[in-house]
Amino acid sequence: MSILTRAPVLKPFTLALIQLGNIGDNKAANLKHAREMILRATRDHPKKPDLVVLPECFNSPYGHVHFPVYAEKIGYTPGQAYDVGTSESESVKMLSEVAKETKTWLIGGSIPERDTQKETYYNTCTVYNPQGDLVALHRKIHLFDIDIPGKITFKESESLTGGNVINMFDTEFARIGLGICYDVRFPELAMIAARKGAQVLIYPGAFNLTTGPLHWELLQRARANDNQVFVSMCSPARDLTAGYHAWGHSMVVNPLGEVIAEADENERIIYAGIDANILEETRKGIPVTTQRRFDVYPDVSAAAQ
Ligand SMILES: NC(=O)CC(=O)C(=O)O
Repeated sequence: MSILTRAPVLKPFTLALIQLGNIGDNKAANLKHAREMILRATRDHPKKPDLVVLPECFNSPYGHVHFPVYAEKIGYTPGQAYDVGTSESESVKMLSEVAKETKTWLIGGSIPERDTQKETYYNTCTVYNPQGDLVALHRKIHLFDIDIPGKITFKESESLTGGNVINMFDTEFARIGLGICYDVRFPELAMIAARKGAQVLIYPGAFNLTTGPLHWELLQRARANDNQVFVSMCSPARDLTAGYHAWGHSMVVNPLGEVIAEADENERIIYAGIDANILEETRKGIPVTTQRRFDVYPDVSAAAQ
């Protein structure tokens, strides 16, 4: 966990989710398209967004065979200055430049990352401030290994290693907790981030045509309601010619558990106004955040550093 200080007060802000389409096997084309869409997202709305989010695996096809092929060395160490200028990652360079150019906070979805020291691969999200600095990095903690006979078998652990750090970052308008896709299924992660002061939880994700209709909305509303925070997941657009068929439906849920913005399955940019009063009113009206019985059950966040 990278943050131990007092969380900033939640202020109203505008969130934009880019449900990116045309993610193919040409990485340069994927990066070019993502950049164009970020420029569009920050230009084409009456209220310029404060924070823009890309989906999981935005620079490569999604699948365990692809991760080592598309992986980039990032070499970021939390708490240490990172020089984007000398970064070996072309994705990091593009994301940093466009965050700086648009003067916007940017959650750069996720990309396959190579750790050359350990020869391991991760599914990694990087975050940039409006000056273009790389300020946070989250490695997907829970790997997507499932087997639903006749429907979908997927095994990220064939080529990836799971991260082992809970990550959040502070902006001038919120403390934001990070997860990637399958991480949303684990309530402990959301609970710990919320109890450490995160008011907004963001998960670049890519559910599919089996688990999407079952759980995509349910999980976001559950995490939002459990913790009385904003929750958002940003998906790639659905492409039935790709090897993995993403569900789409990028979404923002408020602390009452209500869906306040949702895309369909196509390439879209959706916007949501984050209303700080709703968080306060929800917690005041239904005060579960102060009614927990840690004399009966343990506080999972106490053990997390
Ligand atoms: N792609 C994922 O990591 C997770 C997913 O699709 C699911 O949980 O369902």
